[in-house]
Amino acid sequence: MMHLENKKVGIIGTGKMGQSLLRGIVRAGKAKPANIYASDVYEPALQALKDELGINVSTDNFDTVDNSEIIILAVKPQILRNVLRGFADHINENKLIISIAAGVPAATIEEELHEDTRVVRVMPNIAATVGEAASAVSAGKNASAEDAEVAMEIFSSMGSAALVPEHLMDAVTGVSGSGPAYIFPVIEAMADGGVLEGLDRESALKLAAQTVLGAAKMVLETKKHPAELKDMVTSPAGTTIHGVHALEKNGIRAAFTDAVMASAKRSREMGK
Ligand SMILES: NC(=O)C1=CN([C@@H]2O[C@H](COP(=O)(O)OP(=O)(O)OC[C@H]3O[C@@H](n4cnc5c(N)ncnc54)[C@H](O)[C@@H]3O)[C@@H](O)[C@H]2O)C=CC1
Ligand SMILES: O=C(O)[C@@H]1CCC=N1
Repeated sequence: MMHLENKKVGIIGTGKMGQSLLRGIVRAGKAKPANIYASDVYEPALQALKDELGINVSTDNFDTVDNSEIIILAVKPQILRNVLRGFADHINENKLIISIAAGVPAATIEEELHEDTRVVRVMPNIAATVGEAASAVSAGKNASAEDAEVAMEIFSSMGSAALVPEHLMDAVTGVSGSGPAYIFPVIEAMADGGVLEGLDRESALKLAAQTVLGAAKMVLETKKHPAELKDMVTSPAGTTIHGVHALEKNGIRAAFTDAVMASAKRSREMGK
């Protein structure tokens, strides 16, 4: 697992995810800051990143492309084709492209570059910022097993990563790519309930967030079915079953399943 040592890594687009990935890579020591290149059209953010991480920055994407062996595309899906225009002459078989753009098939990127470009798609999530992303990786038609491993190495350094076939990327986007945004309002709303019942906001938020973290950890570590874990909390005629009943009356399961389906549907639309 040392595929990345001394490799030059570039990131195009240093917005929310680009920055999250840069911090993740530097923090995990996956690449030396001197070997990391980042570019964006927005200069102030670049300078701040250079000061914070000691990486190379530029407003010219070609600096990133020409200097890097691994190039991570972290711009919005809607502008990806435009950004790639003009790249083809700068890409050769020694370069690996990793795209995190939602919905955009590897084939679209190959089309814009060369048919034989090595492309790996990854769907991470914003929790890469704190080293707890859930990422899925799928290899494009020209990517080798080692290319997929490189992506696995990068993304498992900032959370968990799993290989999936590309046709499941929309489903992954629905569950974990978009997922943090389903849970933030849940935490806020639980805290609201606490405030309503008399807790101060700070304590209520802390209790709610730690509760979500703890529940997630129990699912991952005990490997018990979530229903069994729920049953461990619900005493007969106790407090919890009253809370669970209120959630079920409000359609919590359908609400979350619908959210995953709506996001996956949008991901499919964006890929067209
Ligand atoms: N935000 C999230 O939670 C997640 C986002 N993604 C994907 O990551 C990608 C980036 O999303 P965000 O970081 O949220 O967006 P963002 O809008 O925060 O960042 C995009 C960045 O691209 C820059 N940019 C625009 N035109 C450019 C150009 N021609 N050359 C270089 N940089 C340019 C913008 O200035 C901006 O800093 C998207 O494709 C999205 O689908 C994937 C997983 C999670
Ligand atoms: O909302 C979006 O399109 C991106 C992709 C996954 C999370 N954010």
